Amino acid sequence: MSDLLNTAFEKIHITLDEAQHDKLLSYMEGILEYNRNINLTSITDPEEFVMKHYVDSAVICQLKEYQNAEKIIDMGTGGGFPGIPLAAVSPEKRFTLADSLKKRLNVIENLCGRIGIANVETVHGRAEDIGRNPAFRKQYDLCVSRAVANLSVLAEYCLPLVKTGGYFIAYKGPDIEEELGAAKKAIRILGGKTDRVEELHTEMFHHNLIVIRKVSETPSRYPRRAGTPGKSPIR
Ligand SMILES: C[S@@+](CC[C@H](N)C(=O)[O-])C[C@H]1O[C@@H](n2cnc3c(N)ncnc32)[C@H](O)[C@@H]1O
Repeated sequence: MSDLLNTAFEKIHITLDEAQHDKLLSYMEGILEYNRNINLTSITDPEEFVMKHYVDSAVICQLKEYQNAEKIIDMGTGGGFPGIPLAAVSPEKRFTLADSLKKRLNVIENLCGRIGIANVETVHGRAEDIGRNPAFRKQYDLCVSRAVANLSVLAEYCLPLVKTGGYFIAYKGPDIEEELGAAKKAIRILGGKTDRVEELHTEMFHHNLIVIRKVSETPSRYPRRAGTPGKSPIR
């Protein structure tokens, strides 16, 4: 198992120290144990888990926008992805993991307490409400999100949380042209500007990271009421 984690992270140029390695191993074991009773992931094979949850989450460590960020929020974290692998490899950064499902956050909190992942706090709520709360709005250098919504909806969830000059990075699959085109207006209205799309290939996945810079304040009417962004995305 030790080789599995080290070898996988080396593929993305990350050398785990012993503490990071043990935390990641314990977290995976914990998630797989909880997963028997609470639906956290469909991936139960450890090798697949390491590639699709850990390596996939940690790919952004190569990006300067990640390296320069101190306060990071993961919107719609589910079982802690991408937030937990990032927090484990970057103990100097502070992470907020947000989700609308409290029982998933309880699992994250229990495991972080047990394992000693100390740079993570969780926030329970819908992105639309969290984004209007002054404790979270405009508070982050970087917002990340994976597998939560299409890009125009996601921009409304995530951009309000980012400071002007900060970034929002969306983890997306291989075909994003159409989604990116449809989200162009939303990104602009919400104060964002697409900086670039980073294509990432490994033998297990082909991903696009959409890097959006926040260039101006999000107008105060966004995010709209809970449910509205999903029902009528900005077009
Ligand atoms: C498919 S899961 C993805 C979880 C994780 N990001 C991953 O990649 O494994 C989507 C998560 O987003 C959360 N979610 C969906 N809509 C949300 C919203 N409006 N506000 C907060 N969380 C939301 C769900 O509760 C769920 O845990």
